Amino acid sequence: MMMMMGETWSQLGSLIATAMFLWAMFDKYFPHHLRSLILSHTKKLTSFVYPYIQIKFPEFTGEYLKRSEAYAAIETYLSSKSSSEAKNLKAVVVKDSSQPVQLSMDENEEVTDEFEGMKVWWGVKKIPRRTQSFSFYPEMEEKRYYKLTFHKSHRETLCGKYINHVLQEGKAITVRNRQRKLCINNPSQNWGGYRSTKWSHVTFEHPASFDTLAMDSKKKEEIINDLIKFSEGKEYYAKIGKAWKRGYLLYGPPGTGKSSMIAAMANYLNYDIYDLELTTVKDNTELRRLLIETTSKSIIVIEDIDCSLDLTGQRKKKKEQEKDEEKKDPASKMAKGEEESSSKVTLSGLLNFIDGLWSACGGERIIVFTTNYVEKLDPALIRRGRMDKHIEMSYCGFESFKVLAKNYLDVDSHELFATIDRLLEESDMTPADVAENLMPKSQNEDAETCLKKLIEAIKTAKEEATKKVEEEARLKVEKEEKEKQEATQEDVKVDESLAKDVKENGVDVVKDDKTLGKEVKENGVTA
Ligand SMILES: Nc1ncnc2c1ncn2[C@@H]1O[C@H](COP(=O)(O)OP(=O)(O)OP(=O)(O)O)[C@@H](O)[C@H]1O
Ligand SMILES: [Mg+2]
Repeated sequence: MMMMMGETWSQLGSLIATAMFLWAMFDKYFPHHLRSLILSHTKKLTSFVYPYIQIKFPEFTGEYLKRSEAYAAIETYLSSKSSSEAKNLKAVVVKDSSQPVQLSMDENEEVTDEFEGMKVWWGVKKIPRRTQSFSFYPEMEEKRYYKLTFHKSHRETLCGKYINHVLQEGKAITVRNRQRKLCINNPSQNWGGYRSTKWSHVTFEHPASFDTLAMDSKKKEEIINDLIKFSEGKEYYAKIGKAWKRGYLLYGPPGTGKSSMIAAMANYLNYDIYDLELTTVKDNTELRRLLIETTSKSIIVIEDIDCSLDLTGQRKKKKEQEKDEEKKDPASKMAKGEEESSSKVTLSGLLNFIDGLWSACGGERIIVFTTNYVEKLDPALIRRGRMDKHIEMSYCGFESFKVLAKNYLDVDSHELFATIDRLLEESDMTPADVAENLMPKSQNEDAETCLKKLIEAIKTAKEEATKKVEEEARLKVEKEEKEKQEATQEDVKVDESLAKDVKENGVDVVKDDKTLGKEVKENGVTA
């Protein structure tokens, strides 16, 4: 047995030696052009025997070993196919997804796919680890790749169209399954340290939609179209040379659905929401850094912009006024000290945030401001181009009421609707008020009870409003009369003091003359 092994080894040795000798001769004496001819024929021969093309998609790429986007997309794309075909599956936990576990095929499994009648094979392979050394990141060292195999006659279509299709579809599935986030900025003192983030997030699960939103249907349609145009406008924005973002200004009285509208927009477009609390942002640099950390496909919201900061253009005037006050009363400065150091975000900082160079990072962002007092805002802040679309959320009209009645009571029409229509026209009820009255408060409250309740509420509100207007008018008249009275009293006072002044001044003049005379005299003496 040992003898036979030895013989085989020696035979193999001589065979290798012969092969090397032949290769050396071939390399040295064979003419160059003949050699390339032979090589090309060998290639043809192998491709005839094995007419398939293989493409590898490694998991980690680049200098910093970033997880390849293509790999992740392929994994997602194949997860639906492999779960029905492959026998050995692996469950992968996916972050921020509505499907927390994704099944993907295990190593050495193979699944087939078809594209325009062409068949392809996908397999996943592990790259063997070179070092056996201990590692802090064992999972980082286990590198895998997807291998795509197909017949060479389909090369053109599959290399281009099919791979693109897989990547796009994979990404689309990720987006579809993605759990949306509601983020809020952390105060900057918490930014340092290990694994710090500038934004904290929770899962965004607001049920608002455009169907449940009560507003003018034409206006609603317009907003939806605007959103669709924006979200599909990547090429268009690139063509016109504009950053891919859009600003909305939502204004109207409290309880008219501004916040609900933002939630509906996010739900409609499947975007994340970044709720930016400006009062905790220290300065413009921080603002910029926060913006860079936002991802695309997101809505950046600044609620109650008029209250968040004094951005109303009267900033400077007010500051000067404050300074004057401080001079008079140093104690007030001490009290304001804390408040002043809390935020130094300026109007220009905010404008740069909205439409400066930084806003273009990443693209596909919607910026929404809400305010109750649009007239208080600086025109520079809300000019078109910054806030491209101004949306007024107004008091509840009949059309809005019908949406709410459908949502809350499931009624499309009722004999009381006419009364409500007339009453709503004469009063200022917010959709929030109407909704609150429409909501049944117990099991035995039916639609009619709720509608009657609403009618009563509108009547009360109307009466209160009339009373308020009368009261205000009365107060105004009273104030004016008081002012008039004060003015006349002041006049009398002025007259009296004037008379007194004249009298006193008369004496003064005499006195002055006297002193003058004395001075002259004295001066004369001294001179
Ligand atoms: N247009 C509307 N359609 C449907 N529901 C509405 C509408 N407006 C208000 N509501 C109801 O009233 C509640 C308050 O509305 P929302 O918070 O959106 O008001 P807002 O305009 O943001 O008010 P604020 O200015 O005080 O922030 C919501 O929970 C919603 O149920
Ligand atoms: Mg709100």
